[in-house]
Amino acid sequence: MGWPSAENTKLALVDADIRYYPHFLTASEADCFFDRLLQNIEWRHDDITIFGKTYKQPRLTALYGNNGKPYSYSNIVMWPHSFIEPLTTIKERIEKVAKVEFTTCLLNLYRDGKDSNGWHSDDEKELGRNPVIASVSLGEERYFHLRHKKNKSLKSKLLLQHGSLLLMQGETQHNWQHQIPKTAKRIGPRINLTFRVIV
Ligand SMILES: O=C(O)CCC(=O)C(=O)O
Ligand SMILES: [Fe+2]
Repeated sequence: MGWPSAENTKLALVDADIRYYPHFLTASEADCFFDRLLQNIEWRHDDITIFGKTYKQPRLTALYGNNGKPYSYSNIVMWPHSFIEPLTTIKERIEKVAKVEFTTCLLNLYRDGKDSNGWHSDDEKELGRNPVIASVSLGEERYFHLRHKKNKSLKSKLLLQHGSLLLMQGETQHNWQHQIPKTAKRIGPRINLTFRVIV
């Protein structure tokens, strides 16, 4: 079963500070959190409008927070629910390694390989300059792609494991975009939690 571990690697990328903690949660903790979140989170399926055309978002989402502040992106305004367990427990675990007090958690549920998250940076103005974003992965492993905004030849990808933590900070969002691409593989659901500070 193993122990949770704060062992991490810093990705060798210019203009970024990204650390990957593959065993942030044990497999049994991650299994338990996955089941509870799948059941108890108020998942929603929003429409997004891009260039005047409306689509269903290719995943389910939810927003939880402790300061009542909304989060806006792709023409959506999300208002937070108050934190519930196990989000509070996971938040406290992450705050010990990130050394940041988070206000908000945006959750994504990728139901299968057809669900995805397109190229973007987490650079909304309510996140402030050089935001710290702590991203926990539960369930099916998915690839996380990165590309440099100016130098298009710079790119990277990593497989986000069940129970892992990816910490993005410093100038990362300013210089890089990320995505979770679709996959043709027949796979199960994945839950992603991104803890943020909304000012
Ligand atoms: O699912 C992931 O790992 C990434 C989610 C993400 O980039 C976001 O919600 O901003
Ligand atoms: Fe993101």
